[in-house]
Amino acid sequence: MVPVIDPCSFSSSARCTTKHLNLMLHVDFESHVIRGKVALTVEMLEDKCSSLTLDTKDLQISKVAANGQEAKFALGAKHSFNGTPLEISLPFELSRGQHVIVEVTYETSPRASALQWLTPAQTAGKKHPYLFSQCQATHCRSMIPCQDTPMVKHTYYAQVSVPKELVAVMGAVGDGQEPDPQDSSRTIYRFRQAVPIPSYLIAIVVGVLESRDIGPRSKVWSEKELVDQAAYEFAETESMLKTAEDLVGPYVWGQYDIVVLPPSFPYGGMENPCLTYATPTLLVSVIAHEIAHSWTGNLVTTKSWEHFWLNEGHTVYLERMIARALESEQYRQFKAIGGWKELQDTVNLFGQSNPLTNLVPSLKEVDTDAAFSFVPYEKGFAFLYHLEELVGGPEVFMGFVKSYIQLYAYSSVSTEEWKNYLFTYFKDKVDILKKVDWDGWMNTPGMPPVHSLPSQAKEEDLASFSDADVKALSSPQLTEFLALLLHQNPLPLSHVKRMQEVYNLNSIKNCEIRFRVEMILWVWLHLCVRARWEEAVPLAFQMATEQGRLKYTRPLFRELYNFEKYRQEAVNMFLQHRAAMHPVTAALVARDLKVEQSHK
Ligand SMILES: CC/C=C\C/C=C\C[C@@H](O)/C=C/C=C/C=C\[C@@H](O)CCCC(=O)O
Ligand SMILES: [Zn+2]
Repeated sequence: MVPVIDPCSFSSSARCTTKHLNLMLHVDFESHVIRGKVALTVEMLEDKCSSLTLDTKDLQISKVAANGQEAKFALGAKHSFNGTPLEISLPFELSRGQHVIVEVTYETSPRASALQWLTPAQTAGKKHPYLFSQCQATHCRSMIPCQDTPMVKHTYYAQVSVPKELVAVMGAVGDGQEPDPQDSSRTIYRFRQAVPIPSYLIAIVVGVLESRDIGPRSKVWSEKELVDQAAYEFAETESMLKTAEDLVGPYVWGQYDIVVLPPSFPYGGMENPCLTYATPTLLVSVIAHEIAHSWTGNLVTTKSWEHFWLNEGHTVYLERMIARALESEQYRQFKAIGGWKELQDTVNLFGQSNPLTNLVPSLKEVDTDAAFSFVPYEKGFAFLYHLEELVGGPEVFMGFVKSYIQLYAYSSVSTEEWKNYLFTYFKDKVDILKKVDWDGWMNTPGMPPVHSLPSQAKEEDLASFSDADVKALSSPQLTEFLALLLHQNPLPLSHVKRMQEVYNLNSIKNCEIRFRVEMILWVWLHLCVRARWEEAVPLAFQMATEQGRLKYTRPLFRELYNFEKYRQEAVNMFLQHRAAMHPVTAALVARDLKVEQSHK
């Protein structure tokens, strides 16, 4: 077995491994910093250990102690995007198997890439500030000094002090709250994560949050202005959880809550354990993806970001098996067609010879945010679907998936380990598996070597939709229909004008039920700007700046930038809104628009 080295982390994960974090965090909304003290319980993996290295990013370290004794420390060279190694010299020598408690006192930077601080004006309630973290993939190090690599898994206990008018939630099970003994204007919230997790799944949200029960083990959290609509939107959560348990075994995390974040959250969802993040533009079908991560990704975790497809490919496969159970096999096929087209678009955007379109790319000196795409999701799914067809169908392959989860639960895994178990599990099908084009699937850029998904919805099939057909579509179906149109060649201007006449899609902006329809508007405006329909440009600018989901914000800004007549306006609009954007969104859109990164 080739040992996996994580090129995105400086931490000494071969020499030692973190088993537990004890976090004491003081959230300061005046200065936009978190003052923290973290006690890492670290197990030595080698003899004669007297030092260890943690990941940090833009942290101010004021003190380090080891088992209560002061320890010398030094920050190494700052990397352009992977942060700064924290080298700690222990005041004693340890042997393999021994534990040490390393305590680090520190403060985050106001520009911490894991954190977005929102002003009251950026919230729904407009009265209080808001904070949320997003650690995946390598941003936890800007919030906590730690071994910021998915090959290290640890439990944690946290005490978080926040202003008493605000509520704190974390990706963990709540353990009560009490007034802060050091400041009566603040409350301390306590959390326990008893299941070992990688650092990228540490999550915190602080705001004027309310919750509603949506099931025996689930609440939905958001600002009060959204919470009842959110409770309605996610009422199917328990049935999805039960369906997933029927497929792959018990849900081990206890609580499954959802928190609906403000529109600036850069992703559709994030699978933080016990607390899935959801963007307000989220369709309930995406929750199936985040629920599936409770097994594939959170319980069985990729050893490094180069094997990210193990998280996302299996999760998309499981998400679509949930859809198959709750809807139909035809629906699973429909989603698979959309996924293949999403993959095609990604390969076209990155370039078919771009090594980042490998299923297992090298990420040495590569920024994970810049490398992120649908390739691990949809090339990963297509590969697993191909294997499903070879070994005898969905029920047969799900037997492997369930067994793989049971074998590697609570640990981190590499592609090599996954492949070895695949051959072990299907020991009577080794001849079939040996015929797979492994190098073509794993280590070759571009589209997969085999297209084993059902026949594509042909272009003429899409154009054959009548007005009545489209009007009969539900909002998720209409979104999928418009998204399929996005994968086709640009629509002629006459077509989008006709569609506006018939469906009046621009009016969605004022629609009350913003959860589902906003995605339709995103996709619709992208179609219009790509058709170079000038009347749609003002609304496109409005949507591109009011929301922050990268899946829509980046393509919309790119399309406006490519619309020559509006290129400068696109740049000006971005510069005007950059300070209020999520740091990751701002950095990626700046690259797209060829604008200098900000160093605020
Ligand atoms: C090959 C790339 C390797 C690692 C990249 C991993 C993470 C990159 C970082 O940018 C974080 C991504 C977070 C994604 C969160 C949720 C997604 O499942 C959904 C994204 C698309 C959407 O908005 O629906
Ligand atoms: Zn995912």
